[in-house]
Amino acid sequence: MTSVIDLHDVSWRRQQENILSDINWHVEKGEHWAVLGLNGSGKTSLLNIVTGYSWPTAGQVRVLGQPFGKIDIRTLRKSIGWVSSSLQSRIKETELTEDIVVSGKYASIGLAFEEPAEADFEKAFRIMEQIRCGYLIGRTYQTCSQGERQKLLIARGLMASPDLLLLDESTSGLDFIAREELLSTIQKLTEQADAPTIIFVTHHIEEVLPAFSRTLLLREGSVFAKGSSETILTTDNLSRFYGMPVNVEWHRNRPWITLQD
Ligand SMILES: Nc1ncnc2c1ncn2[C@@H]1O[C@H](COP(=O)(O)OP(=O)(O)OP(=O)(O)O)[C@@H](O)[C@H]1O
Repeated sequence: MTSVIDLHDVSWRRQQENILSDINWHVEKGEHWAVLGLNGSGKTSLLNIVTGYSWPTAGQVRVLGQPFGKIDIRTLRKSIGWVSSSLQSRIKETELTEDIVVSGKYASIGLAFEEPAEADFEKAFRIMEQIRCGYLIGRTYQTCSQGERQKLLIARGLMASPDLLLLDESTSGLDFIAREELLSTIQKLTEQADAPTIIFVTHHIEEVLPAFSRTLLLREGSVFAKGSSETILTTDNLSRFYGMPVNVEWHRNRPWITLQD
């Protein structure tokens, strides 16, 4: 299986409005993508389609080689890790960090009736070390900073060894240092031999890490551009994308954007 996401002419309509229009998007195993767009451009709606929480009004969806409409989505979801900030509000403040991570195995948020084995905790500890939050073991969620909480959620998302990991605005609310630390953790994750395919949704151009060799630009529910990040994230393209003159400069394999004078 080399095709991870395959959207063919996908549209999603709500209340007489096209939220997503004619989306064609193909993600291959081994690629990591950044998805960029302004508020309301349809990024979360797109992830909802990929995870089967929304059903397209038109078009075909295939994820991890499985054609939607012919397979059990709940089974497929076990192979998809989804990290979004909406999870944060659902975690109990007194939950232990390692319990939050282990709960990813059950797609639950924290532990209640689940009975994880010793090996599950060993796996959770390994992932926490890999995501550079091993020092949080034994602490409660309420004692963790925003950056640490994001790392815990990513570790939780990895617990079921997903083939596809969706990171939705993972850096929101982080200061400059915590953000760079998290981005470096994500870059390192992509360098592991068994790394899942990562889809990284963001508003911020400069967060397109070297690992995100491909970018999808969404505007008003349509694909504005997609392909190699270096080809897509240029001064000309982004000035047209935002409808205002901007400058894009690449430093150390990352794009940086400023407004033109
Ligand atoms: N269930 C729904 N019913 C009607 N409109 C919806 C629904 N879900 C999303 N929308 C609308 O679709 C548009 C795209 O929303 P979406 O949340 O996908 O954008 P986004 O790019 O993720 O935005 P943000 O960056 O602000 O999170 C918005 O105008 C939103 O109001």
